Amino acid sequence: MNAHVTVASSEAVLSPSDGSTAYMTGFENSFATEAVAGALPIMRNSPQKAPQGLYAEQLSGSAFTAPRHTNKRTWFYRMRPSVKHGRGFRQVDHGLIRTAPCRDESDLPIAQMRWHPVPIPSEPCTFLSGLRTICTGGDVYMQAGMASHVYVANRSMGDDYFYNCDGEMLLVPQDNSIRVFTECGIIDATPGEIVVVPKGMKFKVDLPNGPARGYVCENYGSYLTLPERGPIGANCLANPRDFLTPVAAYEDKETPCRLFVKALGKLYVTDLPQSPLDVVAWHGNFAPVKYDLRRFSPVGSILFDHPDPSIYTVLTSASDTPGTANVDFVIFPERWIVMENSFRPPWYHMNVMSEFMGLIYGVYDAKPGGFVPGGMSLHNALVAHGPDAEAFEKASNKPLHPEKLSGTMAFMFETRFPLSPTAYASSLDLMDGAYPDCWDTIDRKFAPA
Ligand SMILES: O=C(O)Cc1cc(O)ccc1O
Ligand SMILES: [Fe+2]
Repeated sequence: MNAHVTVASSEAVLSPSDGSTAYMTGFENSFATEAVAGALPIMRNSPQKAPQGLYAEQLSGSAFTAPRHTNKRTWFYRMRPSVKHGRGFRQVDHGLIRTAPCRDESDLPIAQMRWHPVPIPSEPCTFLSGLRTICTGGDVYMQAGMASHVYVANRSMGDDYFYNCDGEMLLVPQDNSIRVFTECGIIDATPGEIVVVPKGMKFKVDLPNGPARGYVCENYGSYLTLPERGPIGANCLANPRDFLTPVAAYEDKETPCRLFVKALGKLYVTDLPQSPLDVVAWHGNFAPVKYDLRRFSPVGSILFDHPDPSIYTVLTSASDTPGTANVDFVIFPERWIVMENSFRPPWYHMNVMSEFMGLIYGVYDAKPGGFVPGGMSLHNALVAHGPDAEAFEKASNKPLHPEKLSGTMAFMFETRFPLSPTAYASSLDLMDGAYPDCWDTIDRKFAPA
């Protein structure tokens, strides 16, 4: 098996020193890249004969007639068309993967919920077989909503491949790096970076450095895009030039493989005599992307009060209601905190949106205890929450000098849809049953004379 990576044009291409992967910069750009010189046809998408005996194939990400700014499609020039890797599927057990609607698996009463990090099992598991759903919301049949998953893996997918008809997948590595080999090329990602794999795109996840864990937001709704900046202006937050899309790369592998597909919550597999990652050249704007969250330029409150966390939105998936996201991907990165005469951590609140949170590394200021890297919390629609007692006492009493929150990266998948925990997530050994106790010592202080 060989992985071929050649860069067509050196313009706007980043080549890391180990030469393993190379990327083109920009968000939602139209890219053109070939792993073999001359594989990309000039001018025509579909010449009578595509170059070098390749087959031309279009993967659409939007309706043909979608407005130009949301119209997405990519042209592949590949060794075999996808019909040669897309037949003979049989349904298989979907393990711990769940898809909305999935509302009746858990009897847990309405509550603040928190989970310990999912341990990486000792028995063999790949990104796909180790994928487990924590909660789901919305309805995949309506192309609305999302699921929060965790992956735990100790084996590369190797000869197994996957594509998801139900939504795009935002991967958030938390423990160790992953290599995501897609039809468009190879992305290496380490904790602190994210990867978005488009809906319908074939890929596999390998583990170059051993066992790995991370979070996944599966988005059934409109594609994640950069939020409007409003009065912030033309710069800051996530800047388009920091998004990286891989140059073309393919596997020349004519040995048995398996292709898994998730469609409307069911998992299917087919056996293939070759790798489906056989795209030698491609052009288009429907492509995977990676982004280093440490490149996010936070804009915050610089005199008083704690602003709404929406200012830290990295990517957003709109719903049909303006300003009410299908899902927002929000981070809490390293930043200076300078607000005067203010309670600086998040305030106590009841939020009409639902909040699934994870911690990639460091300490989250509202929860100095109990919320550990790899852990998760869920504060569903209108479930009261806020700083734990320790955070409240400290933030109410400490002298307010400018302070840097260093070495921290928490995130939130915030959605308009109430999130239903799965049966797996409701298992008691994974849940932190003591979580609500973190507010126990908060007591009445009001004592009118
Ligand atoms: O609950 C949380 O910790 C997330 C959050 C952070 C914040 O700064 C304001 C509101 C909010 O829901
Ligand atoms: Fe919250």
